[in-house]
Amino acid sequence: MMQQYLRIKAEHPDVLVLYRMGDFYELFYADAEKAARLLDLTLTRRGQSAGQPIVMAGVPVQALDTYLAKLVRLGESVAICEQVGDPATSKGPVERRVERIVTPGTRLDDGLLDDKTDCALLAIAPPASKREPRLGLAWLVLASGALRVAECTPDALDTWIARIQPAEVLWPQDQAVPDGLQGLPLCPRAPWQFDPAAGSDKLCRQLGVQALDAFGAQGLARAHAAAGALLSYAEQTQGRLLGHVTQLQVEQSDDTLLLDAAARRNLELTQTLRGEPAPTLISLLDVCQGAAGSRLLRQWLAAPPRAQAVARQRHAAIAALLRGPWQALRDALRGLADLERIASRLALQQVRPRELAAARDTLRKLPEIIAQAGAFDDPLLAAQRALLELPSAPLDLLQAALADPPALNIRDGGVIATGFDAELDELRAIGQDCSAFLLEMEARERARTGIANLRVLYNRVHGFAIEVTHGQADKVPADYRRRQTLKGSERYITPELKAFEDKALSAQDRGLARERVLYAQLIADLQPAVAHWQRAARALATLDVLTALAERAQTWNWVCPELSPLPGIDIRAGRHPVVQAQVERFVPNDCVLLPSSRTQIITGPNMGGKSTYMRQTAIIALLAYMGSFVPARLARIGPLDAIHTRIGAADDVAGGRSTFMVEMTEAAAILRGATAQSLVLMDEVGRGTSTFDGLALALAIAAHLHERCRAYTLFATHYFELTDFPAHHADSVNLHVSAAEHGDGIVFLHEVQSGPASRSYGVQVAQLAGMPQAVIRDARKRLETLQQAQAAQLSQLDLFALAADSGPAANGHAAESIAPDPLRERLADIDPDALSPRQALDLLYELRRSARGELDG
Ligand SMILES: Nc1ncnc2c1ncn2[C@@H]1O[C@H](COP(=O)(O)OP(=O)(O)OP(=O)(O)O)[C@@H](O)[C@H]1O
Repeated sequence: MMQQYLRIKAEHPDVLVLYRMGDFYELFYADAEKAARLLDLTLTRRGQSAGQPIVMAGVPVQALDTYLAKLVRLGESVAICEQVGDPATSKGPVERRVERIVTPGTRLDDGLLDDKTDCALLAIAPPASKREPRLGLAWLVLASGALRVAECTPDALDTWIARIQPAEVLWPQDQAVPDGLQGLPLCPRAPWQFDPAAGSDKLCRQLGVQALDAFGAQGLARAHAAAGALLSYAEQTQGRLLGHVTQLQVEQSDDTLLLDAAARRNLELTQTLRGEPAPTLISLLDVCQGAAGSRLLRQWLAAPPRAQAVARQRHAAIAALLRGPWQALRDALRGLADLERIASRLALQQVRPRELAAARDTLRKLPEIIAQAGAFDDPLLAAQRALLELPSAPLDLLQAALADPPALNIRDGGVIATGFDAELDELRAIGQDCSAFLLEMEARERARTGIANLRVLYNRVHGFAIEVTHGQADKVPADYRRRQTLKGSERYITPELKAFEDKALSAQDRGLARERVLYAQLIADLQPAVAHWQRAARALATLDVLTALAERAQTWNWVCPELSPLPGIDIRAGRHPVVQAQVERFVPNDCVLLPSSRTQIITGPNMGGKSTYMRQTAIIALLAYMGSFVPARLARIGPLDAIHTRIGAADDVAGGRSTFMVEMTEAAAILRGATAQSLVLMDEVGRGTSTFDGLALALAIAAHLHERCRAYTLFATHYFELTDFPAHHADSVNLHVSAAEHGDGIVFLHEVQSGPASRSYGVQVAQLAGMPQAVIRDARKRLETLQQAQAAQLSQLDLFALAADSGPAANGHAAESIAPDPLRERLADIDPDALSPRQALDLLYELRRSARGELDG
């Protein structure tokens, strides 16, 4: 047996091997030690192999799912080795085989998967050469069969990873791991697995096509390389072909609104900054009735299409729903099975009886959903309705074949319905005759023996027996043979009862075997339904998401946004949906970003609402592009290619980067990527370093975004000096969040108004935060001194003269020296002896005007 084990283990050196032995899965040697540590199992030593005691640990068969879930959550992969031979007929150890390998990215069991998020397996093929630095990506959600490929530059890898959020990443083992993959569950694979030609062949075979043109995937050699490695690995883990993977989607980075990792984090789309699941945008949006709807909603939010037509169709569908009886449709969608995952498990022959029963019940409800969806006149809704029209054969088969409800597990029987198979019915009838026989025999034996309390009974472990209390034991006839002695009674068997037992037990065994055959046949017969169920599942999820968005729109009074071909963002009375749900009274604000007012410098006190205003603008744009209604009175949004954010400060100590380094890295990435169609949120850039460095950087960054990227930029800052920006840069404006002083304190009004803030209120906010009075008093005094000193300093340092010089640099010409200062030149030209007192006074006025930047006259 150990030889058999070692042979199997040699084939799976990198995963934990669970080796089936009777009612346990055993682990040996290093696997046992690791599992004992991770799962808190007891290690035992038994026998010897090669002169050494065998270290082992085991988990009971019934508890497999719980232990698997734990291991996979810890990032481990597990090979499950089953007994496939018949112990009764085997010579030597029973034949065993690894039936499947459970890995973080190829989980399929219900208990191992989160029902509301997709679990993706990603393979990455590194660039083939330095001259052509393109990476190939291929990823698969095994539980839905969705297969996608893309190619990208190494720079863009982080953004793709943030979007795909893979549960496991395949990477060639001979290549250095890029920064972006650190911290992900990596599975190193042999380099030859990433062969482009073999990958392309494999894809063609998987999709049943001669060439990949049909999917627009021709010529993507790096993606083919990744797909080859991905499919081989997924097949290997399942121990079979992936019959449900029949479609391929090629993704381009410019297909969707780009949301980098920082933007996803900062906008708190699916996780708060503290890493909690609520309150977030998704926790507010997700009122879907089913898990498949929740997953689709997350997909829509993760990758809003840049093409406005897609979102417009969804807007139209939500509008149509809201004009009709959408609640009835929503009610009809409640309590449906997760048809998408059931279809995948059906294709991979891992479907359980209860899942098929759930699918059957859901299929039965489709006519009602089709009828409800028919109440709306809308192309997108009509398309979903059409996808729900399924051939009736699979449902008929399920209704005939499956018991209602079926037993949990096929090995216990009770899964196939009575009347479906004559042979099974006959075998079962013998079992059912049992109780009648037992009663009849009991009466007969009581009469024969005169023992009034004699019982004939059946017990799963010990089989059939005649039970007689000790007091009556002397009355039992000679043909009774003792089988078992209990505390108060004796149990006997007779030749007649033994003969019956043999017949009944063999009928039971044969019945169970027959059920297994019938169930396997049922799964085979249902295979043609996989594709239909996948389509219907998608349609149900789409209806679920659309009705959930309709519900949100109605509950929160959202409006249909207008996606426009004209540039700009015009939001009236916009709200931040998540903050609004938290506060008593939310103050709506407008936001107008046009090419002629594309940079907003936003000032105002801490806690005044700057971040909220900026985030709500991004969230409204994002909601509009994913196809939802938006929290505003009116919203018109032009073409957008990306949302970038640089908000807040987070240390990345683990990654070896300081707060300021993180800030500058993110800002640099934004400056490289932002275009005239990007929305950029910059919150307090530069605050992580000394005042002058920070101010200078903030200014230079704002100028670059404005002049060079020409992006729509919301730039919140506590540097008042930046409020001079609009005076030196056309098409930019000052805004401030309002606050009112109230005695020594401050009241936040949260209104965004034009013009710069008049002053900052840091000390007042600190007071609100409960800072000791003595510190507040001290801070006030120090503030005064600092302000006086700074005024003196700044009068010598004309920042905007420098900023203005960066203008030509921004247009591509490096400004190498500081340009001549007109004021200095004018001063140098003056001949004081030639001036009359009156001329000197006029000149002084003129110089002051010039210093203030006012126009002459
Ligand atoms: N428009 C609004 N209506 C009502 N409450 C608001 C509004 N905007 C913000 N708030 C409240 O004020 C709090 C602080 O807002 P926010 O974080 O946007 O301030 P901030 O100006 O960015 O502050 P800081 O400069 O300290 O980062 C929010 O958590 C919210 O409770």
